[in-house]
Amino acid sequence: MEELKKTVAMEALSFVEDDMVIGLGTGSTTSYFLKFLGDRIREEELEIYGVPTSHQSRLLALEYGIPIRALDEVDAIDIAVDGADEVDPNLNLIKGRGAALTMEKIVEYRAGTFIVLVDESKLVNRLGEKMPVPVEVIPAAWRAIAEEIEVFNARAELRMAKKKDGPVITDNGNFILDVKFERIDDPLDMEIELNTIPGVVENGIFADIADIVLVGTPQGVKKLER
Ligand SMILES: O=C[C@H](O)[C@H](O)[C@H](O)COP(=O)(O)O
Repeated sequence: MEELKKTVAMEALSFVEDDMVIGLGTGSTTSYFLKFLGDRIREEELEIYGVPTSHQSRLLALEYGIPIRALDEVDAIDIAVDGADEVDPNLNLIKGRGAALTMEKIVEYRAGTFIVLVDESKLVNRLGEKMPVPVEVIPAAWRAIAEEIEVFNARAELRMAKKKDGPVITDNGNFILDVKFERIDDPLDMEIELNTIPGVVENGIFADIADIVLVGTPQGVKKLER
């Protein structure tokens, strides 16, 4: 699995050109991309800036020597590169296993080209088949939102931390509800619906945002395009 992640991460480098501003995604697959990007910037003396989507990607960019800029310091983002938890046949995504979905969506929505890196185990026929949809919520509203979400035929669970007592706290100081749907018929509609609940900051359905998905398979990298 790690080899497949490295292969797609390496393939993503072919989209990188000098003078680009690049959205830096979060997660284990993207972390390989950041390493390779740092190597390439150094070897080819490229003038590239990265816009991090999380504390994780910011720290990795510092470690790998990728110059960084905040979103409000750049005029535009040329490409963004990130992993995903699920990809459906229309290239709609679920993201947010790492709780970084809000900043990821903010940056990737604005990228000229959004490139997604996955291995083939992430491909599904219908979003929500394997993974819950993470929803970032204002802490005071978590219980009310969890109850409201049941109208969508879904169950919401507060995500608990592993190396801290109590719930996961996002980079923005919020909680995460992991929402397991019975069925998601229309990802774009559900993405919009969830965000209309007061107290919801953002949700992990990324409908109609991905431009290119690079899929790592034992036979090589497959390129899916919208
Ligand atoms: O919040 C985390 C992100 O959405 C990740 O990009 C996503 O979970 C994929 O991560 P990985 O490449 O580690 O499977």
